[in-house]
Amino acid sequence: MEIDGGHDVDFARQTQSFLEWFRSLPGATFHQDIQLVDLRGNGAGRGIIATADIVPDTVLFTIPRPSILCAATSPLAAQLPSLFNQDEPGSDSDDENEDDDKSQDSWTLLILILIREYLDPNSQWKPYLSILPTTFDTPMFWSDSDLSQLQASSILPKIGRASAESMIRTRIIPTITSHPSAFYAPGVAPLPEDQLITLAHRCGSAIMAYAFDLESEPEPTPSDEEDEWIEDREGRTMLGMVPMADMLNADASFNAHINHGEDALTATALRPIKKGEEILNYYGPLGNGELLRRYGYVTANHARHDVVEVPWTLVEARLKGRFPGLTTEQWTSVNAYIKEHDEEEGEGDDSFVLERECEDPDAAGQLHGEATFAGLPEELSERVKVFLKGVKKVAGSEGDALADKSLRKEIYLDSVLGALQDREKQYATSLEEDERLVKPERPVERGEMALWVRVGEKRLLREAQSWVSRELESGRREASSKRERGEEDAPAAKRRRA
Ligand SMILES: C[S@@+](CC[C@H](N)C(=O)[O-])C[C@H]1O[C@@H](n2cnc3c(N)ncnc32)[C@H](O)[C@@H]1O
Repeated sequence: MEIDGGHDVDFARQTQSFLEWFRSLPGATFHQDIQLVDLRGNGAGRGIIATADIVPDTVLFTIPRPSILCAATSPLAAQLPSLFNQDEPGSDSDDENEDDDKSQDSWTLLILILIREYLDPNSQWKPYLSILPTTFDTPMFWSDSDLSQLQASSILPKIGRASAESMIRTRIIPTITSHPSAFYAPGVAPLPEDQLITLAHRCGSAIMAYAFDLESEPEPTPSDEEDEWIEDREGRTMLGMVPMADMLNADASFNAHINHGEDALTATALRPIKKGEEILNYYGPLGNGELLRRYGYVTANHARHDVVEVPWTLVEARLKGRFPGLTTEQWTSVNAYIKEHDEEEGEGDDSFVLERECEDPDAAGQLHGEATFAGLPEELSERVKVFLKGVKKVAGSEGDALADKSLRKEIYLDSVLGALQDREKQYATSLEEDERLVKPERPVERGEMALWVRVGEKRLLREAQSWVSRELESGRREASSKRERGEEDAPAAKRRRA
């Protein structure tokens, strides 16, 4: 992330003018024992620290709702009302929905709102806009060589550079060019398209890393005379840029919280905060991959929430290897059986997410206990069940053995174990090679952040493999002691008697 005002003097001046602007907002407060500081030395931009010990429940700052940049406060709402009175795309449409103005969601709307303010030399949010970053460290802006450091990471397919570009070209640029007077003040020359696209990308990334979900104002209740309730919009959320709340950095262990009040948002201390400590918010239980994708950084505390995806095709290939005698026609029938089941049940995941079990942070924002891998996703075992049912149906005598429950479990676990090993091999380097490169300090360089993400995924894959191996081993022991005792699973025993 790069913030305008690279020189210390400019940086400090911009911080100061933002702070003065914020304090001048009617209803805003900023506690005397906190300070907005330069944390670029730690690769963390600006942040807020305590300048004296702070007791729990202290209100750190108050943000009056009119200062939040969102659909409720943007001048665009009055200029382009059609843009703001619409359903989310995909909801029931009326006949006007074909219009460009009718295809915005809260995300694209906030991009337009932000662009409008950036283009307005007299924007009332100017001191705030000038401290928002101009460039980002999110993988969306990485070169191919930076991205290659992520190797086979699950976040690669989610970066979405192409879809962002397409959204900007189809939904942002046409709206601006067809309503120039709403976006450009009199006398301001329209931006060339390439600059507008760059600005839209910048606004999109700022929203991703800075915007908050706000509870939108309830719609007025229809009066008694009105006999039709138009739409219940109560409880819908609206995205907004919240000055000062978004100056808080964040971690999986945190000490502050933003409360959404009717007239204002307040940041409060969740526990005692020592003088010099950074005040931290919480972005949620995100793994480092997702944290990097959305916010452009990684932390040691977020590693407990790491996830890794395993494509179904890897599990399927291993499962198929267990039935070498099946013909191509039989596999076609198995696939048709699975497809039919997926259509009936509305299922059919392409990949399965592995994650650890861990406690939520407590009410004071503190973490407790270890995060441990405690089991495979339920959907994966369900899908393997369907697969084996399909095999049993078409495989004739080769499928008979599948009546044995412990054999089915063994096939399931053994195939998943193989798939996890295959998934690990998709990365260009081994976990052992990577472990030698990892430094304990939080990385700020792209290559090192990518290293943390791929190491996190590989560690999780290893933990999952250990778990599956243990399950497999105990299943095998159980089956063999059953055999020794002359016991077998009920369906197999029945068949033998027959
Ligand atoms: C809502 S902003 C917080 C304010 C930001 N530091 C600034 O200077 O504008 C979120 C961005 O701050 C940075 N950030 C937040 N928490 C961080 C942390 N714990 N360590 C490093 N950077 C962090 C990331 O660049 C993230 O995209």
